[in-house]
Amino acid sequence: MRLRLVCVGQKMPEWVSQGFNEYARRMPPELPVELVEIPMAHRGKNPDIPRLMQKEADSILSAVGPRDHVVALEVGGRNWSTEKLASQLGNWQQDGKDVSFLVGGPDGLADACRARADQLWSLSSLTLPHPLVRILLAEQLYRAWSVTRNHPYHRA
Ligand SMILES: C[S@@+](CC[C@H](N)C(=O)[O-])C[C@H]1O[C@@H](n2cnc3c(N)ncnc32)[C@H](O)[C@@H]1O
Repeated sequence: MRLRLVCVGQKMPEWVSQGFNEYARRMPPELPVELVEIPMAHRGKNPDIPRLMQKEADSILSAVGPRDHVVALEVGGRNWSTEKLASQLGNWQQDGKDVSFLVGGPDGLADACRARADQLWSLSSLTLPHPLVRILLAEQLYRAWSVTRNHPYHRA
């Protein structure tokens, strides 16, 4: 089973790639975290934001497998504790489907992404910058895995 982070934004600064890679490389071989970077639609002068968000959504959704369990990252989604995330991870592993996590760009995710999602997950009630979200996501998935294995990384 794969955990696929489908994130708007390419060519991130080095600290973002380093942060993401630091946690992604800790995952066990049977539970890899993969990053799919979606190009951000160009926002020129007077951008048509809904159209650009839909363009990003088309690319996001084409990166998602037809059988994937889909979790959209949304400020207004459900708040999960580490223990809840660990138990979700156990359920997803039992289902055997790949899980795709969708992270929007500066204007967020289009409705089409929310419509495809099986779950909406909020990391915080703060709006976070999208480059930081992929790092947090990788760390939280590693932490959740460590809980499922009684690995000493997570201390409750
Ligand atoms: C800068 S935010 C977009 C802000 C946009 N105004 C909105 O309302 O979605 C970029 C992306 O990061 C993710 N994100 C930001 N803060 C988040 C949070 N607290 N919880 C979950 N995802 C978050 C979401 O996927 C969002 O689409």
